[in-house]
Amino acid sequence: MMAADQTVHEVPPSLSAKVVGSFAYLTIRDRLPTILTKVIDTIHRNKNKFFEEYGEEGIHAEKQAISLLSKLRNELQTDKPVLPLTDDQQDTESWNQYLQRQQRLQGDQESVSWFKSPWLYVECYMYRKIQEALLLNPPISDFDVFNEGKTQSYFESQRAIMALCTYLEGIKKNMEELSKNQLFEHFNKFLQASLWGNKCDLSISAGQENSQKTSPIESLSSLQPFVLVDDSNLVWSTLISAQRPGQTGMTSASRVDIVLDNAGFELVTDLVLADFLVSSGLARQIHFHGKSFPWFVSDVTANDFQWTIRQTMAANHKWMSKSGVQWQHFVKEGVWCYHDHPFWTQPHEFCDMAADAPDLYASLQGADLALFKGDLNYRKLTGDRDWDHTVSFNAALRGFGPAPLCSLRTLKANVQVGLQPGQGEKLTSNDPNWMTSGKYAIIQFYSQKSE
Ligand SMILES: O=P(O)(O)OC[C@@]1(O)O[C@H](CO)[C@@H](O)[C@@H]1O
Ligand SMILES: [Mn+2]
Repeated sequence: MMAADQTVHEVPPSLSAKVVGSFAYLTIRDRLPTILTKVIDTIHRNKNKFFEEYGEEGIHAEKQAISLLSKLRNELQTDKPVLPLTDDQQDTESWNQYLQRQQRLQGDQESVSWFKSPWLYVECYMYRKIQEALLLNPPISDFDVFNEGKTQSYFESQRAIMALCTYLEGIKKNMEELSKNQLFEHFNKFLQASLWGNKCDLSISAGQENSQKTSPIESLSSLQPFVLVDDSNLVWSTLISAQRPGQTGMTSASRVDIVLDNAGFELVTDLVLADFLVSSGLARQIHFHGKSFPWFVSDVTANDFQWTIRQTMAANHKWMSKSGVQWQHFVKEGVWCYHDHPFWTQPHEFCDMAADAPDLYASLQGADLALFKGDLNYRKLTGDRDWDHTVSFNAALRGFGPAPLCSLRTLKANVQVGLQPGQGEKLTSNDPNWMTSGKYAIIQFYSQKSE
């Protein structure tokens, strides 16, 4: 266990495209316009569908949405000022207040714009503007522009999903006979399968399919050397210590919250991990946190969550369908609960959550362990700031800690803390793109209780 870092660190600047040639710069210059163009193409390709379903109104909506998104793409590419939202939604005011906050931070001499403002803010803003373009054009407001990519990732990963459900079934069949050590071994495998499931993210690939082709369990040992921080033993001891003898003599297990990332294969790895945690008695309840609208190309919405369970139930594979039926049962019984608080689709750094979303912070405080999946969550946990690699995770969290938490993340952005002295430099000399290639990963834990 790393001693908590008590030094007060100067908070470094936010990553931004101001640094020409940086990953933020290349993302905003190249990848975001590509994603916007694919969104425009997707809407255009569904024009007939909109006509069949909504007649002339559907055609008008398609045209209007495309013109709003083309205008957005032009503003992005020519570094125009970021504009307030006008769609009068539950979160519109919060987004516009955040814009004013950013304007105050930058001062009047510089407008809030794509290449001058924090990468985290403008990237999140783009996805909320895509949502605005649809919300301003009913009847296509609930069209999921990313649905095709998310379902394709699921269908292209069938062999890996079959292998994972078969492995899960094999463990569950003998669960009673497993020793504590064997339980720990299997826990590690499911935790790492969920970790590496994060490689299948469609935003980094700007929508290019990148499904899981190989067996997720067999490849784990070959991936171990690429795990730069491995706190899985701390995650395990947090789960074990949360087990308290209940009134009925049964140990009352923990509540584990999983802040989800991508749909498709990654979501299946999260559901399999959650099934193992409940079936092994390590957890009594799992709370899943998804997004309230389509986000970062492949992130999970309520529709994706329900669709994935239904698809797995209906699979023509014994152990997949058995798993899907069990998952449906967990949801029906309230053992698994799904939430989608608006905060997860806002631009805030997580150190702002207690102030800006106190209800969400309070609900996370009910967890014995909170798992944060993926790269964007890690960027928000650390504020997407240009920290030195040896700054502790605790310091970068800047007081965020509703519960013992663990980031399960493949590196796809150039922010990484909690490394050993010299570890970052060695990685840079061996593999210059180590922070953004998705080849490396972390299992990084922090608990205020261990202070
Ligand atoms: O959160 P995820 O799905 O693991 O990754 C999100 C992501 O693809 O989007 C951003 C780049 O556009 C980066 O944070 C990261 O590469
Ligand atoms: Mn994602």
